Amino acid sequence: MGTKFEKTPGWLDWYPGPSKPRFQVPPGSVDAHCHVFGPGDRFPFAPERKYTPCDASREQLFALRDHLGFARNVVVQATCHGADNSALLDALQHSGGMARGVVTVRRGITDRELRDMHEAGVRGVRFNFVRRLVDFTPKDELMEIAGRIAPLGWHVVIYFEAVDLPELWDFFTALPTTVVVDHMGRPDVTKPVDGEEFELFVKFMRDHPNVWSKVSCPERLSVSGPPALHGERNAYRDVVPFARRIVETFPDRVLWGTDWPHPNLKNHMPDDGLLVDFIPHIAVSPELQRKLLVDNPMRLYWPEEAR
Ligand SMILES: O=C(O)c1cc(C(=O)O)oc(=O)c1
Repeated sequence: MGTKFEKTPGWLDWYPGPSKPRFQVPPGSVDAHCHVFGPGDRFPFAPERKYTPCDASREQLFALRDHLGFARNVVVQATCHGADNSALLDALQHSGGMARGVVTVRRGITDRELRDMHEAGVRGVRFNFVRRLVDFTPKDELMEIAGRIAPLGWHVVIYFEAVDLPELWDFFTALPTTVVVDHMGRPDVTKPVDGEEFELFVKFMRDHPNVWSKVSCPERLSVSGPPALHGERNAYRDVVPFARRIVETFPDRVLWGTDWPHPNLKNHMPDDGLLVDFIPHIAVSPELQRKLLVDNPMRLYWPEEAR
C-alpha cells in the first residue's frame, strides 16, 4: 500500500544495506537516539510538521539494531509526529522491553496518559528549540511539563543550536530533572574546540552535574567530512575533537545514538555501519566505550537492570 504522504522535495531516505561495523560494540550496547517515522498510512504525520519524511518503521529500526550489534534502543519522538506519540509507543510495545522512549507532550496531557506512557517504557520528554523544526512552545508551558514529569523519574531532552545557548541558559539551568542535550548542542565545528562557543557548552556541563550530552550526529555537524560512505575509514574528522573532549571530560554523562533514520540531511546519507566505526575515535578506550554505550544509558533508561 502506498503512503498518502508526499516526501519533502530533496528528501534523502535512510541508507539501505549498511555495512557490518568493524568496531564490535560491547555486549548490551544501547542506541540511545533514534526515531521511527510512521509508516505514514498507519501513523499519520502531524499537520504542524515542518518536513515529511520517508517511512522508517519499528521493524526496520529493530533490524538495524541487530545488524549493528546493539541490544537496545531509545526511541526519541521526531518532530514530524508532533505530540502524537503513537508510532513511538507502538515501537516500545513491540520491543520486548528492549526499547525506551522520549516523547513530546503538551500542557493538556493527563496524569493517566503519563502513567500509561511510563508503563510502555517512556522515560523522558523532549523540548525542541531548533527553529527549522518546530514552532516554539512557551517556556512556562515547558516548565510546567517538566514539573509534572519529574516525580515519575523522567528527564528532559533538549535540542538547540550552539548560538542559542546563552539565551536559553537560565531556562535550562532551572529545569528540575536530569537534562540530556541532543547532538552536543550542535557546535559549529569550524570554530576552535577551546574557543568561546564550545567552552560555554563545557561550562554548562561542568557547572551542572545534572546535564548529560549525546555525542551523536557527526554526519550533521561535520563541515569538511569526509562522509561515512564507500568504506571511508576516516569519516567526519572535524567532529572528533569536540566529541572526544566531551567523552573524556564527562565520561559518566555521555550517550551515543545512530540518529537513524537521519531526518533532514541534505548532502549525503551515511552508511550506519561506518557511523558505528566512528565510535572508537571519540571513545578511545574499552572503559570509555563501555560507559558510553552500556553503563550510562542503562543507568538512565533501565536503572532497575543497571549494574
Ligand atoms: O536536525 C534535525 O533535523 C533533527 C530532527 C529531528 C526531529 O525532527 O525530531 O530530530 C533530530 O534528532 C534531528
